[in-house]
Amino acid sequence: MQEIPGAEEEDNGERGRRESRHGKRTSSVEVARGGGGGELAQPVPRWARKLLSCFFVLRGKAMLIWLMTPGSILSIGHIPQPGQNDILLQTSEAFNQTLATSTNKYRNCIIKWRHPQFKGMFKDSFKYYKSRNPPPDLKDVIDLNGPNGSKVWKFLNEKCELGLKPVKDWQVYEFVGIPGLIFIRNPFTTAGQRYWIIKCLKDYSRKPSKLNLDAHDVLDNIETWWDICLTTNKAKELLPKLRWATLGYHHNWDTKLYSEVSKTEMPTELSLLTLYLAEALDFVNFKAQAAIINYYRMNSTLAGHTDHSEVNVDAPLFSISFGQTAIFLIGGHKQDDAANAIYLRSGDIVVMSGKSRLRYHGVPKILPATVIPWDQEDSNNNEEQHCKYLPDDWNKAKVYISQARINMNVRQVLKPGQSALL
Ligand SMILES: O=C(O)CCC(=O)C(=O)O
Ligand SMILES: [Fe+2]
Repeated sequence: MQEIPGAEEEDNGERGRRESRHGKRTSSVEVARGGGGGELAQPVPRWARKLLSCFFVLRGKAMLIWLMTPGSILSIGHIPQPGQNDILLQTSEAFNQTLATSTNKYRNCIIKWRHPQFKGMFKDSFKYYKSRNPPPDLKDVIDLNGPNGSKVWKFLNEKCELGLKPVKDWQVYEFVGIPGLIFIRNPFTTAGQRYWIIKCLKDYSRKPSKLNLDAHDVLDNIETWWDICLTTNKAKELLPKLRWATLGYHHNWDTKLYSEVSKTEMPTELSLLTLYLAEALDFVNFKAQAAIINYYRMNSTLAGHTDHSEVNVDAPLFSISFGQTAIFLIGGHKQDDAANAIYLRSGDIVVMSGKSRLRYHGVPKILPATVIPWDQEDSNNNEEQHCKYLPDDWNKAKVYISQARINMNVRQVLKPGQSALL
């Protein structure tokens, strides 16, 4: 008898979890919790205790059988509609595995398994949590900050595919004295850094991008800079030669104008990344329409300039850096204004928005990185990590980035509602 209430308690805890969520069965939790403890303390006839004992022993099995029969918990949501079957299957599998412990698999199923027919159960859960006497067991309240929170919820807005840490972990600053100059300190995961470095080297350096190398006839039409560098002995000569690539509306360095006739598709993932950043920072309706990928060697510099070619200079400009450290110089609206020097390390993002959008800026120096975030143990590197790259690509990119810096500079060109340049 002693053991049974103990076992019962443990069972209650877990079952409480399921039942309160499934509503209808909350009442049985209440009976077990309220009635069970109290009544067992009363002197009861021996035959009644035996009966109770049998009841508790059999209850686990009986419940399993009951659960699998029509009209039970599985058939409350018994509407195996297309797409729901797998969920139901997983759920019954979890039930088969164990009744007493709530596996993550099971918990996930529950979260996903919502059906209108659960309506009636809400009020039972409501009553359960509302109750003052007895107070509800809060163990079952899903707490995102709790140890299992992130196992229960799938972090849909985390955008693991984009290689970013959850927004709640970002450190976002606005430069005192330069309104609109926003700095996000490396919000990327280690895998995210690798993913974007590889994107810049392998994908953004090939057609339809335009490259500084195009004018030098060093590549024929089918050759790509990255492939040649990897497969021939031209690497030493060719690796440092790539200086920039333009995507989307291609920046014309001579006229400093964009044109409808010099425009290709923006890469989806880059558009999504900057849209995500824009939304996180409350910039509405940002559209990535042009990008410059800057490739720096250790001795490269970028002269002071303003980015004013875009018709829309009210939209923010996103400047995302990877690899070795830059000294980024940001001045005023006139070339003669004083400047501030800021370190930009791998993963750091500068957003030039509002009044800072048209300030002079440049990169007078690249310094060896003192922290190497692209090679750190990744705490976010779990099975949820969707931002994938090939290890072989990384082995090569890693060598490049040990002596280089890459900056992805993304802009909106058109005004809101404008569909083309005039
Ligand atoms: O490399 C940087 O940090 C700045 C790049 C830049 O200013 C540009 O591409 O216009
Ligand atoms: Fe710039």
